[in-house]
Amino acid sequence: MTVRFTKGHGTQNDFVLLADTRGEMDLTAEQVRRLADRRSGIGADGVIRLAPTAALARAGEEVADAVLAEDPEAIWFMDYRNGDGSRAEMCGNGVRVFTAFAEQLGLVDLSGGGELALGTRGGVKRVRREPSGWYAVDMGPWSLSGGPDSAAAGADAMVLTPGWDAPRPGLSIDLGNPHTVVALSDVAELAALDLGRAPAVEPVPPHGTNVELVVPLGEEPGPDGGTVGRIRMRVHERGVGETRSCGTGACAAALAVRTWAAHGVEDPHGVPSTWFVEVPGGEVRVRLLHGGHVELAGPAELVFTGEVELS
Ligand SMILES: N[C@@H](CCC[C@H](N)C(=O)O)C(=O)O
Repeated sequence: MTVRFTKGHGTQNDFVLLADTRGEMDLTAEQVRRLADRRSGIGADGVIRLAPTAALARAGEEVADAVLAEDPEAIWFMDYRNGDGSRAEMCGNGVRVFTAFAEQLGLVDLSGGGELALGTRGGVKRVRREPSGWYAVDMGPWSLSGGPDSAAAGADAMVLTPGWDAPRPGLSIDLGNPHTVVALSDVAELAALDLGRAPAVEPVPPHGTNVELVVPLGEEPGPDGGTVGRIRMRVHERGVGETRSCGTGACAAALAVRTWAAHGVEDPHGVPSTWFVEVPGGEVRVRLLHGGHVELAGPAELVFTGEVELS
């Protein structure tokens, strides 16, 4: 079977996008691996199928029923797969690229300042387009996987990357998908890291984890007069390997650095709520919203389209 695809990326976290507007495509893990293969396929970190939420519900994806119960307007679903064929709950860069794809297909129009409610395995996400062209996504609520005590301790896991003599402390953050964030003290060490293999995390997370290595770069005046924070990050993604950006990872990085900064200071309100996260593929913005939600903003690019054999 030949299918049309679009190749897109968000800060160089790249995806093969498939428009399955009737919800008829039965995408197997093997097909995903072939599409994502950088030598024998199109090449991408992940594959995103755009399908009607109702079709996924009919196919027995329980989360699709939950999405429609949460918001009946979430008629389109982002069926995200990692390059190794596994399903993940969420992909922050993917949500932005999915939205640009849905706009290109004429399924949604955000030009008048509207919002898209889209279904994901991590629940309904709302997306708007900013005047700059960046997409801003309400990623919903986040939590410390180790519970509130891990904020005081600053860590709930130990992480060892190739080349380190000893494991270092990490903080686990849940954004629908799992993350473990480790702080490094200088950018030269971050640049030299070997992320060719997955860092080892103890205790071993039951469903695996994405690992973010971060260097807090300090604070600076923000565009609206306040203070914003800046972080540099590299990431090793579950089901993919090292990628040039990870949206949920950028949120986890900002939330971990903010948690560390707020602990033990007299006035935690002075700690920035907005963070710019530099990744190898560009820069994204993370903002704390009211109600315990977090917002991710950044670019989304659609690069080319074509046809591929999907046997
Ligand atoms: N790159 C994504 C995250 C994709 C899923 C991740 N690899 C996982 O398995 O949780 C992002 O931009 O958030």
